[in-house]
Amino acid sequence: MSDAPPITLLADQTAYAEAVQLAVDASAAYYGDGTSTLDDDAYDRLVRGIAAYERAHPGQVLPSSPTGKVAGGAVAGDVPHTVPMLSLDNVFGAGQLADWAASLERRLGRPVTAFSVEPKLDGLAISARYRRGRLTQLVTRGDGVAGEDVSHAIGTIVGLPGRLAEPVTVEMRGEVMMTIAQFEAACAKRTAHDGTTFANPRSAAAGTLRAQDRPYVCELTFFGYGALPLPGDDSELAARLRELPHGQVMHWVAEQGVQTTAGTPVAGMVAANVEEAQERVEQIAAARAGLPFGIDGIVVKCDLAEDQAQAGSGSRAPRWAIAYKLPPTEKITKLVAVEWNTGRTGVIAPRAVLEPVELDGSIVTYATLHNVADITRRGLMLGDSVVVYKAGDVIPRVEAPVVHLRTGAEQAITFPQACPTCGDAIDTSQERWRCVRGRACRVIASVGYAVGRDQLDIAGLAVNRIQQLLAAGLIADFADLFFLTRDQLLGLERMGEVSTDNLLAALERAKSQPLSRVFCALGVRGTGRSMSRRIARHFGTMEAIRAADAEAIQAVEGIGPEKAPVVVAELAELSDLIDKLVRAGVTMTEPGATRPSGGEPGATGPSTGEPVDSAALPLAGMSVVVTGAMTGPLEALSRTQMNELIEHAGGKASSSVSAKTALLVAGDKAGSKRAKAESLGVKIITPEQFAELLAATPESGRPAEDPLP
Ligand SMILES: NC(=O)c1ccc[n+]([C@@H]2O[C@H](COP(=O)([O-])OP(=O)(O)OC[C@H]3O[C@@H](n4cnc5c(N)ncnc54)[C@H](O)[C@@H]3O)[C@@H](O)[C@H]2O)c1
Ligand SMILES: [Zn+2]
Repeated sequence: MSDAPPITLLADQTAYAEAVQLAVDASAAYYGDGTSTLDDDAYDRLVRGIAAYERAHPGQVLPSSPTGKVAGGAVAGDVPHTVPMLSLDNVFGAGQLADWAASLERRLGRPVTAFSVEPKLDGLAISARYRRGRLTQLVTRGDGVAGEDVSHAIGTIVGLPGRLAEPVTVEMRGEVMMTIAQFEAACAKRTAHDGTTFANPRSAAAGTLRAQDRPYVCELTFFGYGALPLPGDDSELAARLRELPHGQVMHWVAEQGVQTTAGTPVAGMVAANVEEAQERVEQIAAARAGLPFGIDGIVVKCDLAEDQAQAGSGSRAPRWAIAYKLPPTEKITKLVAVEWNTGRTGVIAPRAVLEPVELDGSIVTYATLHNVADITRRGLMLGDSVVVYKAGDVIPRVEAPVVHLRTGAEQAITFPQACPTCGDAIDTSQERWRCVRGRACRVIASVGYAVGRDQLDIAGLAVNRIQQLLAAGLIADFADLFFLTRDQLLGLERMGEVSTDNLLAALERAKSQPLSRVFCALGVRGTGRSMSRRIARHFGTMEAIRAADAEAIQAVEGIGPEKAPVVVAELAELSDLIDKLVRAGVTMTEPGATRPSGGEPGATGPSTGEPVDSAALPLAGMSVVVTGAMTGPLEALSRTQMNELIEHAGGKASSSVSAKTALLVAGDKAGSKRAKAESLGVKIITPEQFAELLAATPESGRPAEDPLP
């Protein structure tokens, strides 16, 4: 079934025995002080692997196996529960939920007319015993039959009042957890105390609930999801609690002053059938990333007391409820490095480079670290195992180091001494460090990039000259360069007539650079030289590029579903700049570009020259590599310009020789590439022969730096 979750494959009995031991140890730590070595996804894969092995080898099942047991059989307790506190069985998709409901209805012999649908809160189950309205005892789930007394935590749990509204004797059941805010506060307290942090809210809650001798107190949160009378209680209230549908019991719980999910965006509700339940499941899943606390699924329960009673329970889980699991949003991985970048406003932000992990449908390699204070607060070190969080469209973030996985080889993270973009000083007076140049910092870098050799190729604009133009208020971005007047330039220090005229001539020449270079100059993230050429050739005009939506952009080779929306968004941000370039008369077409085969709207083809039939081009479909120094008519061309020539002539420029290479242009001092081409039998020609071959290319085959007619 497509809903099937991934499992860890166990090859033999030794692997099976090791897996069982690992799962038992991890579980004991998970329910104990929260210091498991595995993230939940790794644990769940492992246990599914164990279960699969046991199904295939029923004779080899170890008694210590976690399968079929509450808490994997790894925890015990000495306070008996009045009614067992069980686990929940899982489903992983709409199909499995429907199957579960169908088999439940078969068992009951009637349709289920009310399902209660609630978030599956990601914390620890607890039983809170109230006697005549006073909270007297807190007990963990333990092995389901008996738990551990954690009454010392009374008074530290928001949502679990010391006194109920009425003097009733009742057991409230629910989840103890930390909200994100409580987790942050707890980490700050622990850091101040011993310089370490908690790995995530769940393990912080587990550790905190059981901790008795900590010199600092961390606040917890409780959400109720059930209420039980004592066995043998024959009061009117007890009778009511036994008969009321679950949804109404929860109203009563809230009336007593105990927190329920009712006040949250993922409040429990009652669905009339499984389709409605599935709808609510999807709503809760969609709300997950924005919640102030963690959920790891949705619990669907029979709402009616008689349905629950008749369905009954197995030894590990009730048959009247199911956990609809959501994909994991957290994984443990390694912090490999920290990179520093100056943003558009001059803020210098650290970014974590991670050992890649798959999370919520994508591979995560980078995660945000916010700022220096955040790194210090979390006590992060290079080489740390870290918990990484990502859900939905949220930017992945490093939650915290997994302190108990440290090996001693971790190293301190070094903070930059100077702005990584411009090298100037850093203003560290606030939590967010900034380049002292502020917004101007990025402008210097982006103007410097735009005028570079492979973009607009404007000679005579070194960094200090750009700084001078910015300081004089003559430019705010690189498009402004094209509006500079001779007088303005002559007014600058160290700017004579000759340099002024050279710069103006270089600017004039730059206006005729092809679209691919103009586009590249924009510095859109993820579009370097060759990607810019591909985009320009695909769309032909800037107008067509700007009209393209993410889907249309994705039609360009090498642009995937992640990058496409980024390109669209950045182009929208650059809208004013592009308009200014158009007004300046900068070229907005790609010579020789062919109309996209689909002829999508907005792609009107190049406006200079006729659309070229690409099959008729001299290098049509050929992979061409250039090596050595160019001579003859091509002598002055850079590699980028050579690559542009190749692509204008219908070929594909490549940097390495392989069996797919159709042609090697070998200039002076061609070395290993030539030898490789010879050994592979690839055709080799001189730069002069290549120039002749290209002469057959219509109009567009000229080097890009030719002045406009
Ligand atoms: N990382 C590790 O090493 C490790 C070890 C053991 C278990 N785990 C994780 O724990 C999971 C199994 O844990 P479990 O047995 O505690 O939970 P479960 O998934 O079997 O679900 C039962 C629990 O859900 C909770 N719950 C939350 N909201 C609820 C609601 N609205 N109604 C009823 N119950 C609700 C209760 O605590 C209840 O005990 C595993 O799938 C795994 O992800 C991780
Ligand atoms: Zn700077």
